Amino acid sequence: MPSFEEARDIILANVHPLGEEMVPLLEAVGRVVKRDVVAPWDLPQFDNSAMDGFAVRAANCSKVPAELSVTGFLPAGGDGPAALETGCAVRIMTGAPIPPGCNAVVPIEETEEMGDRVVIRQKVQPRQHIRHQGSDVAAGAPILEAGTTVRPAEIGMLAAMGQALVPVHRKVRVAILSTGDELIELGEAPSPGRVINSNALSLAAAVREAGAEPVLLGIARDDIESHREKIQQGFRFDALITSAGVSAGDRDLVREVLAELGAQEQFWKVAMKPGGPTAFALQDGRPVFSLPGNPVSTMITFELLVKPALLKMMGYRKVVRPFMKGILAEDAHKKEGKTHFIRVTVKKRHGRYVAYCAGDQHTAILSTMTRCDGLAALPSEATFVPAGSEVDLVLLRDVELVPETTS
Ligand SMILES: Nc1nc2c(c(=O)[nH]1)N[C@H]1C(S)=C(S)[C@@H](COP(=O)(O)OP(=O)(O)OC[C@H]3O[C@@H](n4cnc5c(N)ncnc54)[C@H](O)[C@@H]3O)O[C@H]1N2
Ligand code: MOO
Repeated sequence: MPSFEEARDIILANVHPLGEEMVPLLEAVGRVVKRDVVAPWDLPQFDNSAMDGFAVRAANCSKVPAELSVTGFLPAGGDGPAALETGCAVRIMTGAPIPPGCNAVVPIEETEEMGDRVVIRQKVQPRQHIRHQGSDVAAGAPILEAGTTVRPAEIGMLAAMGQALVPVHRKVRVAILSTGDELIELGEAPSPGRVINSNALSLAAAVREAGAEPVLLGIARDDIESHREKIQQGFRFDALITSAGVSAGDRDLVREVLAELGAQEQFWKVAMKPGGPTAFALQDGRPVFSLPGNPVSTMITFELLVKPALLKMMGYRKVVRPFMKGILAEDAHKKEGKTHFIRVTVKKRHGRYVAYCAGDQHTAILSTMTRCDGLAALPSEATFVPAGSEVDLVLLRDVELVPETTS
């Protein structure tokens, strides 16, 4: 039986980045660039003023103060300006093209206007306050490298370069299949013995949060035919996640049907808790994750085992977030042989994260899951982890939201 880390390694070794799709600029935010993009032109595309002021030829201002006649006005967006005559200046606004013959801009604050003349009271350096063509990016230079995650800054660059479409790794389309005769869908009337198919929705939310696209396949009933039909539907997507029916029960059919349909199982059972009965298979090279049905086990195995795989498939390079370090606030007892991931609330005290048990740790208890801030990993070999021990932590909230305490 693989350890948690070994199971994750097996999964990651068997999934690969998907191909390219071109998406409109705004849809590219958060996605990973598939191939290098080079600048089609210089940026700025033309020499332009960095200040509101006067465009001049520096040599005409060598005498201090210098007095020049103002022969024109150049707003940003103006057409190609006429050349500057010797001894003259042109009133110019920020962003307007520099007229031929000018090599400096004098900010308005450093001048005094007198009718159609301007007095410049300071020395003028050639090139001052001009944003030169190509000084930001030269045509042909890389503006985005393959593997970059697109942020608003990259969107701005692409837009400035006239790029309306961005080559990114395809989103993973993830089929989500629940199994079990007890399940009803949200909206159906609850009755004794029936359980709402909440796993499909928590998984869909987690898939979407990871940046992938969930596709809900509904429920496979506890018979081979229903499993076969739904699982075959699931094979049409980039990845398939099933929940429940993977343990040791008489009606746990998922592995059997997957095998019958030709999926190659890479492992079944992981030395972790929750998540013990998790299975992983490949169907035509596509991953099939069979997660345990207890709702908390489903969510935690998604976070720890499935999410890194989906991120890798979408081109992200760093897909396993390193554990943070925290201090366990209370003693914890466990059986030897499995890494236990316990749900904890987390506070920051004197710069260190302190983890408190968030409540009943049974994997059917949803309220401990909604209350918790993260998971503390208790080592496989341990049977007792005393209060004050340093443990690995996985935060399930933004680290900035962890409250500070002095008590
Ligand atoms: N004899 C054994 N029994 C169990 C073992 C074991 O090793 N030997 N493992 C236990 C552990 S640990 C887990 S986890 C569960 C996982 O079993 P399955 O994956 O086969 O899941 P089910 O038994 O079908 O369901 C478990 C539980 O979860 C509820 N469930 C299932 N699907 C959904 C859903 N879509 N939405 C909400 N809730 C769902 C289901 O009603 C059950 O209560 O097995 C233990 N047993
Ligand atoms: O392995 Mo189960 O997922 O602990 O509840």
